[in-house]
Amino acid sequence: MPSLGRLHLITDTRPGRDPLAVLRAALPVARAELVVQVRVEDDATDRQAYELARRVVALCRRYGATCLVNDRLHVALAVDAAGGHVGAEDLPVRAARRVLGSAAVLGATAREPGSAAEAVAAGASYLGVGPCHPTGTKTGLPAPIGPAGVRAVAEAVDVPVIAIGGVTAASVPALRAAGAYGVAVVGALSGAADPARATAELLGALRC
Ligand SMILES: Cc1ncc(COP(=O)(O)OP(=O)(O)O)c(N)n1
Ligand SMILES: Cc1nc(C(=O)O)sc1CCOP(=O)(O)O
Ligand SMILES: [Mg+2]
Repeated sequence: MPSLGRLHLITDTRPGRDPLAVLRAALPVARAELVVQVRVEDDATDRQAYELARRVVALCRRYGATCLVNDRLHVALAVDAAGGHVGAEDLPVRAARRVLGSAAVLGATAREPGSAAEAVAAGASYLGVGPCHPTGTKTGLPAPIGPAGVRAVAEAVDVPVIAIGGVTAASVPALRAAGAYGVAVVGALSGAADPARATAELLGALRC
């Protein structure tokens, strides 16, 4: 399995957003360092998720980037994505691993060391850990865990930890120092005036 990219761009499909335009800006800058996670709103149809995911897979292939699909693993399989990401309300990690197969990239959300270790034992190949900081992108999240929470998880597992939630280029150094392998962002790229430049800034911070 190729090494996991450190910058994870999660698609923003809220009204008024253009996830493919953001991706077209980020890909030439980040290339194989980019992991794109196709995430759609809960009320999106499978057909909508499939149409977005197949476009993302095609774009990622041109640049050696990796495409994962959030939640909907049948869509991941249908578009030949590299894998998927699951959380507490999705298929259990062990079941997700059965669906995707042993070679797939499988991310799992973990917010503390105990569930993190369980997810790895069940087959997760990386962990999404957060929310690190306050975020307006997703509601219903627990309180931010900060770099200290990331450190607690990173010290408990031997798979890459991807920090998520309110991450900006400015917050990357503290998260990396806490043991994060990489970061996942929505707003830092989707909301950027210049997504290509924002990609370069995030990558610059990740490479330090
Ligand atoms: C990298 C990464 N980390 C965490 C999540 C959150 O997944 P989940 O808890 O299943 O919530 P939804 O994204 O499905 O709303 C993620 N998607 N990616
Ligand atoms: C989808 C998601 N999951 C989170 C978690 O902590 O599980 S935080 C989050 C949203 C991340 O968006 P932004 O980069 O704009 O803060
Ligand atoms: Mg989920």
